[in-house]
Amino acid sequence: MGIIERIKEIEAEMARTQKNKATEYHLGQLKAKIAKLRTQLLEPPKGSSGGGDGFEVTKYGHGRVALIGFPSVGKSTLLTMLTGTHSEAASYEFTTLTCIPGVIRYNDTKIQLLDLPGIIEGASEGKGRGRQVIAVAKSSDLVLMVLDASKSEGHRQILTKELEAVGLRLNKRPPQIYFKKKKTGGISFNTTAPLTRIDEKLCYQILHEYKIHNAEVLFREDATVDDFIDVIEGNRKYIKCVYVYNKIDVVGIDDVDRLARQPNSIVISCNLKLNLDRLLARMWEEMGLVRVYTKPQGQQPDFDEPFVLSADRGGCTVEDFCNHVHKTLVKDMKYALVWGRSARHYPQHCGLSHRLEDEDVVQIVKKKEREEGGRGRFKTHSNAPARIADREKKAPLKQ
Ligand SMILES: Nc1nc2c(ncn2[C@@H]2O[C@H](COP(=O)(O)OP(=O)(O)OP(=O)(O)O)[C@@H](O)[C@H]2O)c(=O)[nH]1
Ligand SMILES: [K+]
Ligand SMILES: [Mg+2]
Repeated sequence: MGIIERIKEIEAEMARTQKNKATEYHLGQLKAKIAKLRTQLLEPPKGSSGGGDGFEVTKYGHGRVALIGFPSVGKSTLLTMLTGTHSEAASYEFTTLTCIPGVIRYNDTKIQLLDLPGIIEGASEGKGRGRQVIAVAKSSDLVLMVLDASKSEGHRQILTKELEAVGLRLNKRPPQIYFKKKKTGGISFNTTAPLTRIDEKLCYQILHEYKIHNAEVLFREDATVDDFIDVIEGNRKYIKCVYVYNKIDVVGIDDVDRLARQPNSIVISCNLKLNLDRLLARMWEEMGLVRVYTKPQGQQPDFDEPFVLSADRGGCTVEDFCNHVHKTLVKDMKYALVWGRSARHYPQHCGLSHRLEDEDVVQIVKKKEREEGGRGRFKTHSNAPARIADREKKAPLKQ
């Protein structure tokens, strides 16, 4: 029996099983079994170099956004409108067959937008180009799930399920569970919050399913069985997602209003160029990019080209900024002068751990000795042994 059939069989068993206190442990175990099988499914087939087929696009710019959606919802039309890069659009399904990159220039930053083939139910199991498309989604900083406003609202759930099946978690933060495998010592289980959705016994059973007999587990929140499995699997990717309802030109105003009120959603029409600026603003906001302008001593800040940091990826402290500018800067810095949102007063003297905010201006003040010519000083220093030897001759240091 193949992996997919085994998953289907367990899913059927779960559907047959009534949910109650008595079956809770059994259901938890089945969930762990499915998670393990799905992980197996994600391993690249033996002998394949992985990828290929025009899906490997080099990362470019300050962030990557993937367009994910059913066929013919308008992904390619949207890419063409937002980036100016042409991507073939047509009324038939699966017009796009590979990954087509474009670049959005917004707020002095460059964001890579990726058009992708449409995906369908079963994508996570390899239907169509599902697996490749989802791999690209995983490599992104933000997913724009494009939906056809005139089609079934169930599409959103179907796609979310497909993405979840391969370990993507949309608009969620990682569970607050500490988990560490050990070599010996058995399982140590602790909680700092009351647990209502999982208990110690169920945790042990799930760990048993994974053949883990030595580990440290600490629940810091009222997490679920699924959360715990996610933490054990460890390969989950937490990504933000904006649901983009396109083609609102063909639905009534009541529907538009309802869709616009869904969480994390925005309604647009490519045909009427409706709300596209709002979409860009929303995308920018979700990316959480932090532009930092440098100010050389005694000069105006350089407002032409910001250094672009990200709170989610790589961090946005003064130290992160220094590492962005030059690899030795952290070592040379005495303190930073900061103007802008993150500063309490202008300029604020800050250390390496200070968190910068979008559009801050930073001047790095270096350590005095380096400023006065590190090299010269170093040369003198290297002569020291000879000088000491000289002095020793004239008047011995130790009598
Ligand atoms: N009415 C309406 N039609 C649109 C809109 N945007 C795109 N379309 C049409 O929808 C059809 C599909 O557009 P595509 O851009 O090819 O869709 P896609 O999602 O890239 O499709 P695949 O690559 O096949 O997955 C085309 O006929 C577009 O002209 C819109 O805002 N309103
Ligand atoms: K199409
Ligand atoms: Mg397309």
